[in-house]
Amino acid sequence: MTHAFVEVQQAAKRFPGAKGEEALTVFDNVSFQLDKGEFVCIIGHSGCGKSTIMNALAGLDSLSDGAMIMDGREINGPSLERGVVFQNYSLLPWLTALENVRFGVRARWRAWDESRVTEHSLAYLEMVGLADVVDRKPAQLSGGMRQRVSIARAFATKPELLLLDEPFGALDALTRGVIQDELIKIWGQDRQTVFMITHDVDEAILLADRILLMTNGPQARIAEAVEIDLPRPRSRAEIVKHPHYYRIRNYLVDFLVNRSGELRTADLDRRGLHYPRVVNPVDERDGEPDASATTNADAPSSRTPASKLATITLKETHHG
Ligand SMILES: Nc1ncnc2c1ncn2[C@@H]1O[C@H](COP(=O)(O)OP(=O)(O)OP(=O)(O)O)[C@@H](O)[C@H]1O
Repeated sequence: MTHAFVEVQQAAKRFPGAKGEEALTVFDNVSFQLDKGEFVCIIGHSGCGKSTIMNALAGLDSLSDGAMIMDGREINGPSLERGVVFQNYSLLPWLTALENVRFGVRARWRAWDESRVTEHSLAYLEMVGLADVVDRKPAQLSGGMRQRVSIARAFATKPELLLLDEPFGALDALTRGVIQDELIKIWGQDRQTVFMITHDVDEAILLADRILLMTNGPQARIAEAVEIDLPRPRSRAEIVKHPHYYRIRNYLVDFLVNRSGELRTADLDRRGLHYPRVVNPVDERDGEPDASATTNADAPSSRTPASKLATITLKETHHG
């Protein structure tokens, strides 16, 4: 059996309760996969545990149960193979934009001489439109520029997995749009595997191959994996004209508004894992899932194009 690039298996996170209070199970039985080169977004209401999942993938936090495996090895600490971009930029304030990127690149390729490190770093700063300000320190850059430096630094080190935690959350809509375009360009070139948290459904549709929908916490689960098969390359201006765009968008909004409080998903698969139900909103009728859709098509190495799912019987369970 072949395995996905990243496998999250029955992950759970519990925090001990404060004095006299019960422990908090943020999420449990969360299983999903990321294929190599895939761009996956995760959406869910505040507090359902998205950042906790991401921190565990980054190796910055541990799980209470379950496992996260990347390329056959269990994740149990930070690694240069996993790059993280947070909402708050996390640049080193005493270094210039170029030095911030160089810092990561030098750590990644220790054998490279200084000029190669600089050349490589500059290329990525150029890709995010910062060629003219590479000698400025973070305090001399706007919020949007700082976030671009963070993105350039993360992509420049070419990690196997990029983890983006609401990277555009603090930016105004215009800047956000410009950086989204830059992200598409840079990802189109390198095709790294990306896992991104966002609250913005339009952003998720623009960027993702799949969108994971998380139910509300506590005891949150990933209920559905929504396939976004809009053609690439995508642009913000063109994508909204695609006939499927609003089908997908309405489906996502409906989940967030009406369905995220319940778990409408599948039984455990034959290995006892709870994988999200694979959905292609374009195949759904009148907002209701196509009853012929699959339950566990997200299970290891068995993700099946929605068009081929018609023969697999859906066995749904409803959780309160
Ligand atoms: N160290 C901690 N101790 C106790 N509870 C915690 C701790 N860290 C996070 N939590 C709780 O875990 C839950 C999930 O937090 P998390 O930040 O992962 O959610 P999120 O989905 O990323 O939210 P948001 O969208 O608002 O960023 C929240 O209820 C939060 O209060």
